[in-house]
Amino acid sequence: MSTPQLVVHRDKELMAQAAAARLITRIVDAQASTGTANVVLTGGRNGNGVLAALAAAPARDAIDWGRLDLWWGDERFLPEGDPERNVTQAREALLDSVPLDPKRVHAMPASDGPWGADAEAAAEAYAEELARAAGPANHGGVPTFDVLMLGVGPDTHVASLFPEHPGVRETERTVIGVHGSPKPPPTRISLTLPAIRSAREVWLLAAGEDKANAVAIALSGAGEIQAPAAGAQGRARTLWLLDTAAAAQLPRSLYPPASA
Ligand SMILES: O=C1O[C@H](COP(=O)(O)O)[C@@H](O)[C@H](O)[C@H]1O
Repeated sequence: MSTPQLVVHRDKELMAQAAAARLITRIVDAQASTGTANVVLTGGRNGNGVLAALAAAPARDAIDWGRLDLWWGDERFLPEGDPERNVTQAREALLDSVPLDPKRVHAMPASDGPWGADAEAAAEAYAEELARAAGPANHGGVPTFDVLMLGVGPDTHVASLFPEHPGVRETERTVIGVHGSPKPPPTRISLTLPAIRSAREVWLLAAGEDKANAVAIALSGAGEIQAPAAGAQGRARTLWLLDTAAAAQLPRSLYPPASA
């Protein structure tokens, strides 16, 4: 696993724009070398901010949108089209304005889909979809995620893996149903830490003072059960993309040299 690297931007708008620029480059590079790119999206304010910044970036046209596979790190298990679903918010922020191949937009199931309110069956179906996309070189049952983005919650949760909750202890499955989530809605679907850690690059997004404590805890040696963000690492790179407010409680020893 890779050692976390930190980049601190002036404010959340600049952080979103810089992350969007970085994402464009990463997708274009992956498409140039393998013909396609696999990106895992996150919900939440910062994830949606990056998508909105990407929608507004002229360089977005450098991406071959028809050769991009989009996956989700987690989903709020609600009916299709619910405004609280992560995919609904992503469509509004970006997806409806770019020429994606609908077959490559791998939304997590809704609670009124083929599995009804059975979040476990829905999670299993998503795990199967991931496994079908995995190649022979992918040992973890998921395709190679070029970039997997995660918003960091004020309690250090990532995806729908909450501190001390059963999901954060999962070691076998790639996707799980989450019940009794401390953040509404109570039922969710989430990638697990092993699936997250199979990604080539994991980017953790945190902006705003309400994230400062979570960022400091996760980067100061906390365990992943108490602070799930601490367990989110990419195979090649783990990048924390912050604004100054979210970085405010970091010990000076962790603050990136350029920002000290
Ligand atoms: O509910 C969720 O929250 C987290 C963090 O969201 P934020 O608004 O506090 O940034 C998000 O990463 C996750 O995908 C989402 O389902």
